[in-house]
Amino acid sequence: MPPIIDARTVSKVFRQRQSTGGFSGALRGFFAPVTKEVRAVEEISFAIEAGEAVGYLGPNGAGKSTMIKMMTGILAPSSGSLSVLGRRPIEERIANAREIGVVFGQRSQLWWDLPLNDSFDLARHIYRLPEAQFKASRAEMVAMLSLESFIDRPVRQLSLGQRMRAEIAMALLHAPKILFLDEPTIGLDVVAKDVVRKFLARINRERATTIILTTHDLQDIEEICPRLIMVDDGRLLFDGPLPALRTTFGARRRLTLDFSADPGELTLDGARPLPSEGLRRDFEIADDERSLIDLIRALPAGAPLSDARLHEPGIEEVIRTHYQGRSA
Ligand SMILES: Nc1ncnc2c1ncn2[C@@H]1O[C@H](COP(=O)(O)OP(=O)(O)OP(=O)(O)O)[C@@H](O)[C@H]1O
Repeated sequence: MPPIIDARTVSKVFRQRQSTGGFSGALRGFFAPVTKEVRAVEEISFAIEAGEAVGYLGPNGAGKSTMIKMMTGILAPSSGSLSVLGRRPIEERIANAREIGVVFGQRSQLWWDLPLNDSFDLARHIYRLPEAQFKASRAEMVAMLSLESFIDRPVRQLSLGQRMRAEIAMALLHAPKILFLDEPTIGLDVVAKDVVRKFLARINRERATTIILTTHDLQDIEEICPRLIMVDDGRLLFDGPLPALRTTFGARRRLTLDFSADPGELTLDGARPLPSEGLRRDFEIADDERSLIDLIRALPAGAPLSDARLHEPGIEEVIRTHYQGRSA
């Protein structure tokens, strides 16, 4: 089976108008605008198989939304080839829209002044869903996302968490094969985030809906997406399973040893000493295979050890270290 999404050296270049300042500058700019090229997406390639859940991650301005907009047929790539469900999204926008669902955290698809149920009815007409199919799909969404208590309320009265659940339901009523979500948990409290994450993981598992989501929140990825695509400055940095990220970026484990008395100068084979204070000594461990016991055994005999911990860097730490290194 060909991939459900196939991106090959896709780039997107925007021309941004530059302000030259002052009235005369504005006048000059009006007749002869000065523009600057912004390379929002640079030669990105990846293939996503049906049923995958993929997190698309990167700092602000990395080109995440631009890539989503190209896959959903809102923007055309400047170069490269992009295929979604076997079509070029921008050229077959309507056919593409029938088979994808889109949730943009910042932009609602719901009618603000109407009861939520009326927006759902509208989706039925837009997608020309047969009545029975629509009713079954709506009932499933209402049950799975607990929408019952507010389905008759105008959307403007809903809390952010309720509205996000409603947005996701709206995007799934026509049972799309792919669901794109741009920052689906932004601004939600811990409980609402948990509801959204559990639901997305469930529809990916049970309906085999392919999920592509952009996020700044690594927990979204940890709970929903076994695969992570990381971009920075328009370029692809990493594409693979989450645990491989640590190895790829060469993140090291850290050993912390506490002593009951000053152990003096300590050297440990295969471990680099880190700045330490008091009776504590920290080391960076180069070898991923060495266990805590192995490391303790390598200590000089009689060292007054009182506690020892091996710290695995979390994904968040790995990424933070990488970005800090880049901007240093
Ligand atoms: N319509 C546009 N015209 C000109 N430049 C744009 C346009 N849309 C995006 N850009 C620029 O392209 C770059 C990538 O933007 P994009 O919105 O894709 O990033 P992002 O990773 O989604 O960022 P964020 O996390 O802040 O939403 C930025 O430098 C942005 O200013």
